[in-house]
Amino acid sequence: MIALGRPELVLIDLDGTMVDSVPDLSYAVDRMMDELEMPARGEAKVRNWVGNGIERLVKRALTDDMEAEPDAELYVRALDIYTRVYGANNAANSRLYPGVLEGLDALRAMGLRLACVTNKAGRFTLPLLSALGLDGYFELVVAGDTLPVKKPDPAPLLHAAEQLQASPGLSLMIGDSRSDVKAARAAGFAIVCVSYGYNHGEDIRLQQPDAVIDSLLELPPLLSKAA
Ligand SMILES: O=C(O)COP(=O)(O)O
Ligand SMILES: [Mg+2]
Repeated sequence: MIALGRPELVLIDLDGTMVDSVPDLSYAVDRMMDELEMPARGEAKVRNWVGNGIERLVKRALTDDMEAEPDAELYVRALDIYTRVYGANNAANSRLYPGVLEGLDALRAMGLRLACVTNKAGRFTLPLLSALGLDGYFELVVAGDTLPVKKPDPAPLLHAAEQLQASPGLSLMIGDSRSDVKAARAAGFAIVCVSYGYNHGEDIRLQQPDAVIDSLLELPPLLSKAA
């Protein structure tokens, strides 16, 4: 594994990196499908659909397809139901992955600056961070609707770097999906991925991040060695 050196800023993704949120996401998807009198999709499919924000998740559920566009009226009804159900249940069964709190504590003890960059909409992100005890760790949260574009666009990462006055070329993104890798590469960040998250059913190693870790606890040694 390569040594990355000490970054000026560490950005951390939420779903699939810090939090296993699929139980609550798939509950909301299936309640939505039930209200629309459409078939349930189940956790396994939802796991492969997460990562591009709620709008795309709802479209994938309605069409049972990664890229297809549903009927416009049906989509508006569905998004409304999804927002209501997920808003009321978004921390019910979501859990931190092993090593997340300890890893964040270790990064904080190293004096590293941390921010969260997620494609999850802000109205769900902030309550989830606080329900899981994560809200005190981050200087900044860039949610999926903070800017007009989401990852894999580099803008959310560049926005965080600018807000926190860090150089992208000396900053690190930690994520679980190809959107995180693409955004980091386009922004000039280093990228470390967790092996356990959601990457649309594909091994994240195929995206060739700078390193792949099995727990956030593997980060401190990786970042304390000389670059
Ligand atoms: O797609 C989402 O809603 C969230 O995804 P992310 O936290 O992995 O960016
Ligand atoms: Mg993710």
